[in-house]
Amino acid sequence: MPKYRVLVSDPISEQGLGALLTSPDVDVDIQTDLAPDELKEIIGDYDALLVRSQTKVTAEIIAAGKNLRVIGRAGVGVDNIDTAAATRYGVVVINAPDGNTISTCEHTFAMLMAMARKIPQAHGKLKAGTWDRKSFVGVELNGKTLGILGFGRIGAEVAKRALAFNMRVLAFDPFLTRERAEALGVKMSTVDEIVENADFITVHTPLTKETKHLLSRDQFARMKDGVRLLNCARGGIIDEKALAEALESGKVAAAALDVFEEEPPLGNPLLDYDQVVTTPHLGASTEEAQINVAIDVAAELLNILQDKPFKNAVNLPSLPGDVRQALEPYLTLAEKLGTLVSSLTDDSVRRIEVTYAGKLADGQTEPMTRYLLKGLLSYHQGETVNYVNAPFLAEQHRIAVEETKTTRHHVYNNLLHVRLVTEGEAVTVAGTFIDGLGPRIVQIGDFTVDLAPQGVLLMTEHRDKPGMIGQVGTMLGMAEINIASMQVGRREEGGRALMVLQVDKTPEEETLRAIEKIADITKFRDVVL
Ligand SMILES: NC(=O)c1ccc[n+]([C@@H]2O[C@H](COP(=O)([O-])OP(=O)(O)OC[C@H]3O[C@@H](n4cnc5c(N)ncnc54)[C@H](O)[C@@H]3O)[C@@H](O)[C@H]2O)c1
Ligand SMILES: O=C(O)[C@H](O)COP(=O)(O)O
Repeated sequence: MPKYRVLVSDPISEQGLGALLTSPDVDVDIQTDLAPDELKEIIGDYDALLVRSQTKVTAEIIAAGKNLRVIGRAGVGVDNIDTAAATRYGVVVINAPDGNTISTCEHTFAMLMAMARKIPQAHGKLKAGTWDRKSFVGVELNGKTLGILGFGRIGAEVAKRALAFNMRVLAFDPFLTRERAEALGVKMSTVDEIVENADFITVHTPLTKETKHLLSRDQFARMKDGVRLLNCARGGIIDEKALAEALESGKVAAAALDVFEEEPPLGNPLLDYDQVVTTPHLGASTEEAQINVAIDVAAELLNILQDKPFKNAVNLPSLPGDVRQALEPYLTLAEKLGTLVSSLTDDSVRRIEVTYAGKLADGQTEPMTRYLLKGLLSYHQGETVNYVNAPFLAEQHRIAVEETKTTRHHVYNNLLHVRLVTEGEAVTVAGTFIDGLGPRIVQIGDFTVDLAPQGVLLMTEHRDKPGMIGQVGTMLGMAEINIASMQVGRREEGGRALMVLQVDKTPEEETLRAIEKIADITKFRDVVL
C-alpha cells in the first residue's frame, strides 16, 4: 500500500520519473490539464506536487494542500511557485537546477547564430517560394563583444562557447570573482561597461525585483547602435516596451527571445518585428534535459518523502552532504533541547539566546538554530511546525533569536547552551555530543545533569530533604510506571534540588497531578523527547 501520493500537473518525462513511478511507497497521478480550480480542489489529497513552469502554484493552492509536504520543480525557475507561501505553510520547494543547463545554453547559442545570420527569416521566405539572397546579409560573431548579465550555470556555459567562436566576453554577476573570470577567459565588467561596449548582450539571471527591466530605456540609450539582444532566461529582464521602441528606432538591430513577460505572448507586438527571432520557451526542451531534470527532481522528492537528506531546496539553506553528516547529531540535540527548554516554562517566549561553544562555533550554526526553534515551537504547536517554517513562525510570534559563538569551553569540547527568556523568567538547558556516548543533556536550570535526550522525562524542583525520591517513586510504582534512570542534584544541603526521572511511558494525568501536589515540590514538569 503506497504511503505517499504525488500529483504531476505538467508534462514531465516519465522515463526520468522512473524512481517515483516504480517506488512501492509512492502513488503517482499524472494530470496535466487541470484548471486552477480543479487543482485547488484535489491538491488536499497529495503529499507532493510536481510541476514545470505552466502550473501556477499560488498561495491559495498551497493553503488547500492540507497534506502537502513538498513542491518539486522539474527545472530551474520557481517563479511560478509562491515560495513565500510555501515557507509559511511549511512546504519544502525543490528544483532541479543542473539538468537543463547545457540545453538552455545550446539554445541560447542557436538563437545567437540564428539572429546573427537571419536564418529563421531566410528559411521562411525560401519555404514560401522566394529565392532572396540580398535581404539576409548577416554579421559574424568572430571578434565581436558578447556581454553576459548573470554568470551562473547557463551564463558560464554560454561564455565557453562564445570564446570558442573567438568572441570577447564581458561578464557581470554579483558573485563573479576576478580569479574565476580570469580562469575562464572572460572580463569581469560592470553592467554599464557591458551596456556601452557589447555588440551582443545576453541575460541569464533569475527574474527578481533587482533584475526586472535590468535592460530598459536608459540602458538602450547608452548601447552601441545596432546592438543585438538575447533573452533565454525570463521574460521581464528586458523591458519589452523599451525593446519595441529600440527596434523601431533601429538602435537595437535584432533580438532573440525565448521567454516573455506574459506567456504565451498572444498579441505581443514584439512578435510582429521581422528582426525578432523567437521560440516558445524552448530553452530546456531537449530529450536529455527533460530526462535529467525529471531524474533529479524525482530523486529529491523521494528523499524528502522518505525523510532522507536532500540538497536542492529553494526555501531551506542547502548543506553539502559532508557538512550535513557532521552536523546531524547536533541537529537532533538542538531539536531536543528546544523541546526541553520549552517544557520548563508556561510563560510566552520573548527571546531565545543560543550559545554555540567549542567545536560547534567553527561551523554553520543556522541549521542547529532552525532545529532548535522547531523543537521549541512544536512543544506548543505540534505538527504544524517543521524545519521549513520554524524560523518564520518564530518571527511571526516575535521571538527574538540571539546567537553567540565562543570557540572555547572550559569543560566541554562542544556545548549548545540555550536560555529562553519570557516576560517573567529565564530558563536554561545545555547539551553536548560525546563521541562514543552520543548526545547528552548536561544542564537543566542551574543544575548539572547527564542524560540521554530521549524518552519521557519527569522533572521536579523541590526542597532537599529525606523521602522526596521515595514519595515520587511510590506514586509511579502504584501507577505501574517503570523508572529507567534517575538523576538528582542540589544546590546545597536542605536547599533547592532537582530530580529528573526517565520513565518508560507517560503517566496518566491523575498520577502527574498527584506528584505535583507532593509537599515541597515547587515545580513539576513532564516532557517527551
Ligand atoms: N528558457 C528556458 O527554458 C530556461 C531554462 C533553464 C533556465 N532558465 C532561466 O535561466 C536563468 C539562469 O539559470 P541558471 O541555471 O544559469 O541559474 P543560476 O542560478 O546558475 O545563475 C543565475 C545567476 O544570476 C546571477 N544574478 C542574480 N541577480 C543578478 C543581477 N542583478 N545581475 C547579474 N547577475 C545576477 C546570480 O548570481 C547567478 O549567478 C534563470 O532565470 C532560469 O530560470 C530558462
Ligand atoms: O527555468 C527553467 O528551468 C526553464 O524555464 C524551463 O521551463 P520548462 O520546464 O517549463 O520548460
